[in-house]
Amino acid sequence: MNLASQAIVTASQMQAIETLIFQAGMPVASLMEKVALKITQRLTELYPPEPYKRIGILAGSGHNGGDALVVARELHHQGRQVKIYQPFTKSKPLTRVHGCYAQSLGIPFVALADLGDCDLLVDGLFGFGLDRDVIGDGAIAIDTINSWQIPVLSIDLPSGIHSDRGNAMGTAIRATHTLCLGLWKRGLLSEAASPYIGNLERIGFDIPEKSIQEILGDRHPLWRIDPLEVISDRLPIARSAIAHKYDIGHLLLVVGSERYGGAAILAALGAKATGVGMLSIAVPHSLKPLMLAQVPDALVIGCTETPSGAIASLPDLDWQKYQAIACGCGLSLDAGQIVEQLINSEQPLLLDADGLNMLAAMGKVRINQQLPNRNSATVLTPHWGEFCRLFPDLREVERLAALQIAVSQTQSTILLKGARTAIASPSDTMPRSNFPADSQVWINPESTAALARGGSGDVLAGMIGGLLAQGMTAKDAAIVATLWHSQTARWLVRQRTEMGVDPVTLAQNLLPFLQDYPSKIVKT
Ligand SMILES: NC(=O)C1=CN([C@@H]2O[C@H](COP(=O)(O)OP(=O)(O)OC[C@H]3O[C@@H](n4cnc5c(N)ncnc54)[C@H](OP(=O)(O)O)[C@@H]3O)[C@@H](O)[C@H]2O)[C@@H](O)CC1
Ligand SMILES: Nc1ncnc2c1ncn2[C@@H]1O[C@H](COP(=O)(O)OP(=O)(O)O)[C@@H](O)[C@H]1O
Ligand SMILES: [K+]
Repeated sequence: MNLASQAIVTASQMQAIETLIFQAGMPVASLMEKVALKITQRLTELYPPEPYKRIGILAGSGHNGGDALVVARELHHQGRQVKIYQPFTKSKPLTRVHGCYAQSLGIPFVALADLGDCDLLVDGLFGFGLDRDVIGDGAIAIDTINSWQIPVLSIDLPSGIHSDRGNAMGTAIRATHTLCLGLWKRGLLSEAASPYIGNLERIGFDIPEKSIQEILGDRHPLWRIDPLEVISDRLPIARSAIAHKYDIGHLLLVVGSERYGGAAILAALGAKATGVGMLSIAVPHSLKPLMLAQVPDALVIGCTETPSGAIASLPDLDWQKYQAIACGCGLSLDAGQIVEQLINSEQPLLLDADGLNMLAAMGKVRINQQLPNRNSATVLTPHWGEFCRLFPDLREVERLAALQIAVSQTQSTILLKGARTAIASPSDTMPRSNFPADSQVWINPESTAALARGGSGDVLAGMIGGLLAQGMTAKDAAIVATLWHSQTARWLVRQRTEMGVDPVTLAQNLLPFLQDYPSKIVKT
């Protein structure tokens, strides 16, 4: 694993790593110079002199401001028209000397309003040193800039965003582009920060692995999923030349009701896209003709129905036939005691949607007794509302911390859906009885609000089921499916806009996306 490109850190961890680098002999000024030159280089690629001639620099009092002032100097030497606005009178020493030098070069220091005619703004007001709400001139600068239609490139973090939590501290810059420096800051990959960060990239500055390792240790809890690496390593799934359909996994979907028939179809389409060898679908009896018409390759099992058209009970099935079971999409709350029955099976089990709501109805004591005692993997795929129904006492706990606690209580892989889907799994390395509260959490860094649409989650559940049935571990199936789902959606947005990524189109494009996919990963 590449520590620098995947670890997500807090401000204090980042500071501790920097301190090691400085103690080892790297001068602070040299590091600032190196970082700022890299920012300038990337800025030049993203925003070339034509049409971005006039550039406004916002420089704060700390080293984020220092970085911005070095960028100002370099852009001045490129021949761009640079202006600097500094809202604060005091500065850290290194920031102050860069300010003096910029002044000596004749770069004008101007009032905020004078930046209004710029083609691009560089935001170096606050980085990870922000520790209190932004008020006064800082807040006025941020709100004014947000009211202009000028692209903003933020250095390290959009100023005003809390480096660890990702919330706006009073107010925050809405950046067009954020260049995160060194290691990924925790706040940047939070749901709260997503409306502020624009396109997010990391600029590495050759932090020695041993310094990262020394501070983060072996049990670092927070990681960024790398879209390119994961997809290229895991998809498409290779199959042997002499494969038999039963070698490629048999998935049982337990889905659908009269009320929510479509969810059953969407889950089936998601599962089909994984190439699973055999697909069985248990639905209420009256949905059988519909399912056969939509998914002729599936074995459709008609189940007895409740008066409202939900599955009343499952027929006697030979569970051993299935390599995985996925239950819940469109099930409705009227379904019988199916979830209890499936928990007692020995198969890898995914619960989604009403499968989760039925699990929640079992109550905390039984959930925490039964799930950890299952003989194979359990995957829960709640969005935050479902998560809170399942774990009501974690409602007030911060999202990622709550996820880790829920994983340790249930010994299940939990995929917490949202704009920044987070996946956590029981530790691979520790014996179950010794499982620590701090499981690893993996964050999907790139998605699209085009997925905020009824039915996208059903496709995802089917995909995870299909991958589980083919022998992927619960953690890998959750990570691979999440990436594949969100990257396909991002690719479709380019062709069809955010309005055009309906779940059927999404499911139908999962496989076309894999064809030559590196070129299809939408660069941010
Ligand atoms: N070390 C290095 O060489 C490297 C550093 N790097 C860069 O440095 C950045 C971190 O620098 P930093 O620690 O100086 O903090 P930064 O975010 O610039 O400034 C905060 C300053 O503002 C102040 N302040 C805080 N809150 C405030 C508020 N609400 N309203 C008003 N003022 C407030 C607070 O000072 P105070 O007023 O508390 O004395 C503090 O000094 C980092 O994000 C990255 O860009 C990287 O390039 C890697 C190499
Ligand atoms: N704003 C958003 N940005 C990115 N992804 C999103 C957003 N909103 C929802 N999603 C994704 O879309 C899917 C929605 O799933 P879910 O909430 O279960 O919907 P449904 O039950 O209607 O299918 C999840 O994969 C989720 O991560
Ligand atoms: K900034």
